[in-house]
Amino acid sequence: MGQVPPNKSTTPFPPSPSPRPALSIPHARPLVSMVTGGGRAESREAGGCGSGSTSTSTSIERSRSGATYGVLSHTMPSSSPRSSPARRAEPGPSPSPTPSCTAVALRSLLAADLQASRRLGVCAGERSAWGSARPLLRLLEVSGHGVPWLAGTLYGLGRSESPAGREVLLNLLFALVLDIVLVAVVKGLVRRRRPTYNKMDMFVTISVDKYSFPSGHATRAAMVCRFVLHHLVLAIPLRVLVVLWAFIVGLSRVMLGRHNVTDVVFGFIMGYMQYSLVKYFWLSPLSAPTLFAIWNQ
Ligand SMILES: CC(C)=CCC/C(C)=C/COP(=O)(O)O
Repeated sequence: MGQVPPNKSTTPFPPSPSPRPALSIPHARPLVSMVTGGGRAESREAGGCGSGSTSTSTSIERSRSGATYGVLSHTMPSSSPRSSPARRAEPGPSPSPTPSCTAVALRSLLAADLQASRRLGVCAGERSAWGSARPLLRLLEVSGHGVPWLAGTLYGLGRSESPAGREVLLNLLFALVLDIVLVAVVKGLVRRRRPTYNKMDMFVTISVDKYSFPSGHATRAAMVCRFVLHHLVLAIPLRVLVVLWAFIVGLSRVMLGRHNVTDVVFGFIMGYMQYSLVKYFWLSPLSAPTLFAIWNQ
């Protein structure tokens, strides 16, 4: 669908760039190959996971240029070292443990994620299939960005004359700051690179924003959506609009090529849970009297 350059970042959550070549295993015969380069996930496999006479080990391959990531699995010959005295005498690495079904399922999920994300990245560049819609999606990007939300909340706080309004806005401010901190921590820990076809032309970023997991726009959209639905009395059509906005902000992250689908899905879940945290630690004149005293001065 999208006319975007091939997705080179095919390893799920590729580690920080390292010039390490692929792991090589003596006597290994490639049997399983799950290469997700160019957004394609191919899997040719005999046997399953966690059982069988073959022993499958996996290596994460990355070219020196950082251009290609791939997950390669190699299958050791089925003859065990016991059946071959010559081999028994050979010193060498012991067979790697068979990956669990969970690992295989996770790897397949991530391969599907990369493939779907690249297909959905129809606005990743001006010359992409839906490149003309890019400016509109970039407007959506601004609508879910931290800066306008922080600025708007601070402005509202300054103007608000009702104690109830100030309480809600103060908690929204707390929620927005909490979101930025939590997303930065998770991004810094996971360090998943953004898709290589992403153009880094984003509106105001901080250093961890070179990483993509989770999508900060998705966490913010989900959290703000829950916040607004709980604290504003809105007519049904407006409530639907708020939910739609959150969903479209998330979807637009993938369409712009900024994120993979899993970044956004996890972002939605994380943002949803963040609101629960905000609700739990709700700031009120009773729970945080000093804060309110300062603010009301
Ligand atoms: C500079 C401030 C206040 C917030 C950063 C907002 C931002 C750029 C988040 C990244 O979002 P994605 O992870 O969805 O790309």
